Amino acid sequence: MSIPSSCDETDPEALTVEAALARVLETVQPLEGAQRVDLHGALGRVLAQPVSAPIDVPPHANSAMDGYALRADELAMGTAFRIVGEAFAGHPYRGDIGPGECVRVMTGGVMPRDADTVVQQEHVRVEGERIRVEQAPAAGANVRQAGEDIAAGSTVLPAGHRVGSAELGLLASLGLTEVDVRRLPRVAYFSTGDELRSAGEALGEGEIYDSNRHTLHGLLRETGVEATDLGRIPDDEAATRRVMAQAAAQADLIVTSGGASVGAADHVTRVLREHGAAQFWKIAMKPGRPLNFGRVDNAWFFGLPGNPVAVMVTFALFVAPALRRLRGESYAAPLILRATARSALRKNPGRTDFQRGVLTQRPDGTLEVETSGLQSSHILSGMSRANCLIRLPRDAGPMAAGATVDVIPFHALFR
Ligand SMILES: Nc1nc2c(c(=O)[nH]1)N[C@H]1C(S)=C(S)[C@@H](COP(=O)(O)OP(=O)(O)OC[C@H]3O[C@@H](n4cnc5c(N)ncnc54)[C@H](O)[C@@H]3O)O[C@H]1N2
Ligand code: MOO
Repeated sequence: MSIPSSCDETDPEALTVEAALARVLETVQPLEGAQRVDLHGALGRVLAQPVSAPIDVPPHANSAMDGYALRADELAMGTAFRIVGEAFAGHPYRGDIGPGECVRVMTGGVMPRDADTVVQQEHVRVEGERIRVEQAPAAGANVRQAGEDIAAGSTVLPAGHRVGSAELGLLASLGLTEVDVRRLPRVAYFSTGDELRSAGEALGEGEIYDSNRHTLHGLLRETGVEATDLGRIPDDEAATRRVMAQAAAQADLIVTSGGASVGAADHVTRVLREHGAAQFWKIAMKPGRPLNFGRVDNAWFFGLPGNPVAVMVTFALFVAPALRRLRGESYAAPLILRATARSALRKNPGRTDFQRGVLTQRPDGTLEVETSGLQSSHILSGMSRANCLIRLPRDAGPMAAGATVDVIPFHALFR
């Protein structure tokens, strides 16, 4: 049954997305514990301490061009210089440079001590042992100063910074072989539902394959945590209680899918109530209205709704920021772009919509977006066609073609 576009879904008890995220971020605190890892082991990890530079980078003034090093105060159009030596990268010239003299220098070669400027070789004429400058550069040109990239003693990377490829190179350029990083969060996850079977098994009547556990595997892997798959459990209170206790004993954070709402078979909600520390939230968003959040013993808990798209959206909006907080990373709101809707967008007031979109760039550089097809929260194929979420404001109704809308590229969300 389709909902008429005039339908208002406003629920005065529902939390806004912003309020729910704020609650998550103010409750979840970074995990204690750091470890020293070698450089490559630091990839994807979060620095536990600021890194300060033990040396200047570059460590010495050097040439940015293949050419001739000389003194700028001697430079004028047509001036001739005698070549008195060579400085190759890794092989400095150790002599002096007298008046009217220059040194042949290669890119990366150390600047001879008396020189302050490099004339690139295309701008001179070589006449045997001498050069004649045909095009004079500005004083100091083509020289990379010592410490110009990083000054010795300065803070290069703050604590809480996540190490990527640029950081690996940066740390190596300082000669560092090890860094202190935060402990990885341990995450345990499981699916719930009597209807679930695993890929490879035959489907009985009314059964479906468990896709959420595999989506969660991918999401957790991409987020960079230590993840343990506890399988799928039936809609059974005793089984839910047993696996929940097992998860709490081994994880810093538990993620479940399904059984999040108020149905007769929603045992997750019931087991959580016994533990007392998790709350059931209705969030004014679509997809992903029901969410359980809180503690199970010493672990954080996110009970995501069962619908596959709701799993991905609530993971991106709430679980991923919580994991970043746990691993000590500073929170940065995802990049939000503005794009023109190619066609009209269905929307009812009352919930913030996160529709699945395909974002493209027109030849003039402006952005346009259209939905990736059906928008129900079980349409996982649409998630795979999409490259962004289209965020439509809670109180908005239908959007006309040509409207400007917020879009959040996936690469800003799933990381
Ligand atoms: N009376 C109401 N009914 C529902 C409401 C509501 O507010 N009142 N909310 C709807 C919304 S929104 C969602 S989302 C779902 C959430 O319900 P649950 O979290 O209890 O999820 P389930 O009922 O267990 O499953 C929902 C749906 O997803 C399928 N599913 C579950 N697990 C998996 C899995 N691992 N892999 C693939 N698919 C899975 C399941 O078969 C159901 O079709 O409730 C609405 N109802
Ligand atoms: O909002 Mo539910 O979360 O329809 O998928």
